[in-house]
Amino acid sequence: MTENVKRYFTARKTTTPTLAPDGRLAFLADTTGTTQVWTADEPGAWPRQRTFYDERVSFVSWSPAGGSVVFGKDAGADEHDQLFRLDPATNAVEQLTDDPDAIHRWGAWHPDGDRIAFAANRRDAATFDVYAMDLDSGDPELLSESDEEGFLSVAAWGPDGDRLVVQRSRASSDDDLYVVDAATGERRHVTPHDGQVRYRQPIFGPDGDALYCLSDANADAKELVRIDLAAATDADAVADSTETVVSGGEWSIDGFALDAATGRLALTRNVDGYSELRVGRLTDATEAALADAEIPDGVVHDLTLGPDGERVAATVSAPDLNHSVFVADPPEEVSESLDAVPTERWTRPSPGGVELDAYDSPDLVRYETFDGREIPAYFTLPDGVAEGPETSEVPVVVDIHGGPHHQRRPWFRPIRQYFLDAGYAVFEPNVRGSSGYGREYAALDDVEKRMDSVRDIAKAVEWLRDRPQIDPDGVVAYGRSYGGFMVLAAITEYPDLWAAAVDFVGIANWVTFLENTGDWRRSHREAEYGSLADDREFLESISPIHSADEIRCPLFVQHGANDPRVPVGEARQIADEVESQGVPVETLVFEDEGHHTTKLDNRIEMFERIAAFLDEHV
Ligand SMILES: CSCC[C@H](NC=O)C(=O)N[C@@H](C)C(=O)O
Repeated sequence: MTENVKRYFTARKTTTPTLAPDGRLAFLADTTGTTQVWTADEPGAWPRQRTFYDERVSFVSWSPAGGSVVFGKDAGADEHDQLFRLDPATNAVEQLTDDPDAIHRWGAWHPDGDRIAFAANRRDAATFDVYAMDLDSGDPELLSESDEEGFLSVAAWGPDGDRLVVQRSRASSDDDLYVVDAATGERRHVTPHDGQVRYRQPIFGPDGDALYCLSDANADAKELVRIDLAAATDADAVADSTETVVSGGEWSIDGFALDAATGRLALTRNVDGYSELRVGRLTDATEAALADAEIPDGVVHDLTLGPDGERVAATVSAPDLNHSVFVADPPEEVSESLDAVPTERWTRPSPGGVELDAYDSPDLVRYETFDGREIPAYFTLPDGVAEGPETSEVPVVVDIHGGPHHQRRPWFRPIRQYFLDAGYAVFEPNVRGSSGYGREYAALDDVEKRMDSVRDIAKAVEWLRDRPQIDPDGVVAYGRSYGGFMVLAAITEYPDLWAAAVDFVGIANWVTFLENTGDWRRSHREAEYGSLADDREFLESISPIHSADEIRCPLFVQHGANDPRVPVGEARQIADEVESQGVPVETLVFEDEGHHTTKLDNRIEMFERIAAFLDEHV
């Protein structure tokens, strides 16, 4: 089956839409093997390639004035993005930052479209400061120096151009917002709060006296809320002045776009992984009139508004739809009575060597785990393997997502179809700790509860083995990043369950991982996993490296030498240890990749090697 891998991985994707004032669209497409900037003048028009690098471009944003497009690019997938400016009229590119030891995190455009703001750890690797840059001068200006290490990003520039709002993320479920004076850099803490609260994607409201953002301040799931800036003076005042504008009930509002000038509003609700897209307008400070937009049953990402404050663009994907850009041009007035807001598909990326109608959609199932909870999961059987007592037994790939604050959703995944067509069932659990199911569920794996999520995986295998279609001796553990840790933990804690295991950029040793991960991310990750100072003994007790002698199944380990999150040493130590135990190990390290495998040739080689590994051992 390895000869088929290329047919699946040549399916292209288009993401990260950004609209120009004249109606044109820029987006990222991986048509050439890495994501580059492309533009399209109208829906379905043949797009034009705008950047031509061997390295991936990570984001793109069109100036609200139209004359510039800014994009980010790293080297060797090391995530140390530099910023660049493209002139869409001449295709000339100017490098705006050139400090390869620093990460430049994209932020926002000044409403006049001639200045940008971003966060960067140029001064100190562990600390992100706020910078502003006049595109004509080309020199970054240190606007606000942080007094705290960790993740910081510029979220938006105020409509009056004299303020910025920045987001500090201290943990997966804990953020803070600050308003920064664009002239003096003076910073005001807007969201003092007790405990952990999420405040995401802040933007100034129509009259500048409030911030709108996604938050779980008032509920277990994220909502669209409004924070009155005048009232938000202390923790109690913030709690009192944070009002819910749109609630998703038990499901999170997980994306929104709001134009301060027009009140145009678009938002997405994450319903058991599937996206609802609703479009309308704020009718007053905390009310909105919205209607459903017509989109395929799948997942919406990258929601954005055009500079006209009316048109909505987003990436949509589904099990049988590769990532495509859709645009809605809503009617002036939208109300609940409106049947639906029409959308138009702007990009039609090639599906590669497999027709989209040959892609199977997963079933959403729930299985009971050790404490009686119901764990959601997507389960797909290969064609021809019907539900029912009498059927063939097939092997199954238990595909564990990373994060852990992440969620597997019904988006387009060629590897799933590859496994299905190779005769494997595919099982994709969202075990405790996953996002998308509220704050309480996301916290169920924090620190000392870490191994409860691994027990969820063991119970998943028990559920699978009870199904007549599944070969109990053909269960594969498969996961990347944090999911790679889950694979290594599962095959050390429950060694008899597995026929083989595939670990992509996984954590093998919590102490060396936290010691060697990027300085800017250590405190954030310690909030999730435990700290080196206080929890070292616990961290060692749950590190798979120290139980590697329990591993019985063949192991495939993949990593990227430039990984700034999970250092490549994690892969090397587990591979060496397992090999020393006489267990078959295959290792694949790409010298020109990092936490993600960004180059198509590398991806094809990786999956051809994994296909051959599984053909041999399962
Ligand atoms: C702060 S983003 C964490 C999500 C990311 N995704 C993959 O699992 C990640 O890097 N996770 C691990 C490795 C980590 O916690 O650093």
